[in-house]
Amino acid sequence: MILDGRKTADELNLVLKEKVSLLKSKPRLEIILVGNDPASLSYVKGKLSTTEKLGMVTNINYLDEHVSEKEVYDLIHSFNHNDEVNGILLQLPLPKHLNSEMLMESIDYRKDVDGFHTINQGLLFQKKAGIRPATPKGIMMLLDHYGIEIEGKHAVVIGRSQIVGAPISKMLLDRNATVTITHSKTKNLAEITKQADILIAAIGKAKFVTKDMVKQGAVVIDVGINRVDGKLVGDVDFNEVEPIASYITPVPKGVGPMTICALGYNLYELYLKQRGE
Ligand SMILES: Nc1nc(=O)c2c([nH]1)NC[C@@H]1CN(c3ccc(C(=O)N[C@@H](CCC(=O)O)C(=O)O)cc3)C=[N+]21
Repeated sequence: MILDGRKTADELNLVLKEKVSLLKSKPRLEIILVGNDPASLSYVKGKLSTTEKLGMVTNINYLDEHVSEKEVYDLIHSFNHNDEVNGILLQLPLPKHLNSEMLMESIDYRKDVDGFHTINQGLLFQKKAGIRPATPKGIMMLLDHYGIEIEGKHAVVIGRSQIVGAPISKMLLDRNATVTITHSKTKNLAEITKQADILIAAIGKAKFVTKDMVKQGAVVIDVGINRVDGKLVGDVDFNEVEPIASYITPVPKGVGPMTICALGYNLYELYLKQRGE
């Protein structure tokens, strides 16, 4: 069965829209986009149209690819101190001359819609309330929407990035899954992934997961967004794996729309916290 991220996001967005309509003002997100990478542009435009439909405001700050670090820093600083700004998103990746770690850390964690700030990652690590990274949060919302059981299941995560692999592992663990994290140095990868009841593919390599790596009846979540000959391809060989999976996310219309949906929920949460609601 296909886990339809687009349809689920639409439904959850409707719920969010209702909540947003009850607020005194519109939550506002500032996106900082450096350079003109076409993939980043298209993603940011998706975000823009979604938030507008939800009754929230998104401003995109287009910066030249040669912008100085200080200019980006100063812009973030001004948003940190502007009470009308509820969320700040610094679109990654940044050009090499900019220190993305330093710039991400300069975002006030109370406006960190991505949940990438050290404080938010620490709150996740300590199982305390905080903003969760959008992609893992979107995946959890998708699993829950379809009523997929997590407790006691063996979840295998391929990839250990700070953005997806590490936080999704912790979030699954906190829901009482038994979690195995695998990565580029893992030996006998297929032997491990074949044990997964829930398999999360977050490698960044097109069609990396083939059917010999998947157990019959597994739930397969494909986090990959790879562009091959102008087409979007996931980290999972969908045609091969779909027949043996009990549930599987497609690319596009799987995890991508859920990420954007989770960002909307994060912005709403930030707004409430900032207003002391
Ligand atoms: N600070 C930051 N936060 C991010 O959340 C972030 C980022 N930087 N940098 C880039 C990645 C990528 N990302 C996507 C989200 C949704 C889709 C999405 O909705 N994709 C559609 C297809 C869109 C298309 O056709 O291009 C889908 O999968 O159906 C894609 C990519 C968020 N990112």
